[in-house]
This record gives sequence, C-alpha cells and structure tokens, in this order.
Amino acid sequence: MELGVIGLGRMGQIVVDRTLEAGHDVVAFDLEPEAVATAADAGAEPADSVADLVDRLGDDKHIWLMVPAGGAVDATLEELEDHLDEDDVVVDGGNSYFEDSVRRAESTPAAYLDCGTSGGPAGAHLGFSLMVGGPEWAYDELTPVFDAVATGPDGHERMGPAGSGHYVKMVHNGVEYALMQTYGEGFELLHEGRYDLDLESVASVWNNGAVIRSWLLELCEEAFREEGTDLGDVADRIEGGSTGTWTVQEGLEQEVPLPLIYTALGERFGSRADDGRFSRRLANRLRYGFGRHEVPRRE
Ligand SMILES: NC(=O)C1=CN([C@@H]2O[C@H](COP(=O)(O)OP(=O)(O)OC[C@H]3O[C@@H](n4cnc5c(N)ncnc54)[C@H](O)[C@@H]3O)[C@@H](O)[C@H]2O)C=CC1
Ligand SMILES: O=C(CO)[C@H](O)[C@H](O)COP(=O)(O)O
Repeated sequence: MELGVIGLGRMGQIVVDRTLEAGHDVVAFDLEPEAVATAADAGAEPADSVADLVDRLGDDKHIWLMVPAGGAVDATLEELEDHLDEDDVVVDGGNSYFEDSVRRAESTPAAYLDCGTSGGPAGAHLGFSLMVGGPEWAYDELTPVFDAVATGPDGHERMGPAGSGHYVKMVHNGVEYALMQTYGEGFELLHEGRYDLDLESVASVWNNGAVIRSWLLELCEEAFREEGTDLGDVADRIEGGSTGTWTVQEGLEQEVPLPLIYTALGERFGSRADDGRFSRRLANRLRYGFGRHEVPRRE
C-alpha cells in the first residue's frame, strides 16, 4: 500500500517509520524541510508541498494527517480539497475536537477517518492504540496501515461513524488527566508524610504486581529515577489542557458527573498561577515521559 503522510513531528515520523517497516511505501511532507529530510533518510519519498505529495501518489489516494489540531488541519484539507475524490481516504491521526471532525467529514470530498492516537512518542516501539471513526469501507481499506501503525491488529478498532474516534480519544485524555492527578496525590502524601521514602522504590514495587500498576506508574518510576525522589528542579506547572476541557464540557452537556477529571483539569489551570505543588510537578514530568512534551523547569 502507498501512504501520504503530512506532518512529520514527534508522532508523524513514527507513522512513517512503522508504515515503512511493514513494507508499505510512504510519501512524506512537512512545512519543515528538516523533518522531510529525516523521513527521506528513513526511506520515504520526500515531497516539497501538499500538491507535490498528491502528485506523487497514485489513484485511490490514502493520506494521513499528523499536524497540530485546529487550524493546521483545516489549512491542509483546504490545500488537498481540489485533488481528492470519493475513492480517496484521509486519516486525521491528531487530537482534533470531535465536532471539528464531523464537520470535516461532511466537507471533505474523500472518505474521512478521525483517528484518536494513544501511546505517544515513547510508545513508538510498541505501536499505538488507534480509535477510528468514519465509514467502514475506508477503515477496512486502511487496515494494513492501521495494523502497521498500531500495536498490531488488536491495537485499532472502528468506534463508529464520523467523530466517534476523536470522541473516544477525548475521553481517554480525560481519564489520563485524572490518573496523573491521583498518582501525583499519592506520591505527594508519601513525599510529605511520616517516612523518608525512596519514591522510585515505591513506584518500582507497585509496578511489580500491585493493583495500581500501569504504564503511567512506570513513567512515575522513570521520573523519580531520572529527576530524583524530590523531582529536582521540575516546575509546578502543567501545560496542555484542551482535550481535558472538551471532556469536562461534554460531561456537563450530557449531564454526566466527572468530578475527578474536572478536578485534575482545575489543578492544571491552578498550576499556572502559583508554584510549589508536588503532584503538578510530577504531572509536568510525566507529560515528557509519554509525550516528549517540554518540561518547564524551576528558575
Ligand atoms: N505528542 C503526543 O504525545 C501525542 C500527540 N498527538 C497529536 O498528534 C498531532 C501531532 O502531534 P506531535 O507530533 O506531537 O506534534 P509536533 O509539534 O511534534 O509535530 C507537528 C508537525 O506538523 C508540522 N506541521 C504543522 N503545520 C503543518 C502544515 N500545515 N502542513 C504540514 N506540516 C505541518 C510541524 O512542522 C511539525 O513537524 C497533534 O494533534 C497532537 O495533539 C496525539 C497523541 C499523542
Ligand atoms: O494525547 C496525548 C496523550 O494521550 C498527548 O500527549 C496530548 O498532548 C495530551 O494532552 P494535553 O496536551 O492536554 O496534556
């Protein structure tokens, strides 16, 4: 199969690498020439514009967008519009708002798959978990690519119609916020509490058979190992927040109470006003662990 990939940052380059490794062909474009050169080094055919990428793809084009959510997706779709027809398939693998995906599915001439992607750059070697919304025939057609980018055939699933993939990913991120918050609170109590504990050891022993073992807890262990049990100079400031905000808004709209996710979101906003909370400093460092997001450091 031949795949066009637009957006070759932390996540897009992994889509390129895994698709190539599975024996498919890739044509790659990014606004940054250096990113295109990296993809070309990995074996992709480089393109110097969206139009050039489309020209290099054959009939029945398959194109994966991995650009930042929002304006970049609309701008790319606008450039693609005149080159697409109903036999083509566009996948948006970014963290787009699900209602934007419904709108885009209606206005894009090609079949449109909204694909929630979880696993982050740190999970590249395992493959991602992919939550896909959109027409069934397009999902079936792209299955060889999903098999390659995901952990394998079990790592992707069609959730339902347009928007459902990004809807499920939005809720996933809300859960992610709450889990980070609760690990943060537990470790904050251990850090401030009665015993002089080595938190890397605590995380390690919990990761070996405990009820609360998880990948996020492994990333806690990594954070304590790399930053020290007091998290060194990791700042009390958590960036991000859009996907959690959408989750809370949807909870309000559906009248489904989400007190933990709301609190975790509130902690993020609160972290930007003052300095000193241990739980927020851990969440800050964990976002590097799974997403390779920049870690704001204390002065
Ligand atoms: N980093 C993470 O842990 C995860 C990120 N995502 C989502 O995946 C998407 C990409 O994220 P990252 O790779 O982390 O971002 P990134 O910032 O590392 O890469 C984005 C790339 O897109 C390129 N780009 C921007 N606008 C473009 C345009 N109009 N045309 C072509 N290229 C363009 C940039 O030059 C950059 O190379 C985002 O929607 C993000 O929310 C999803 C799951 C996990
Ligand atoms: O989707 C992700 C992980 O699953 C990305 O890392 C995302 O950036 C996390 O959300 P936020 O930026 O709001 O922390």
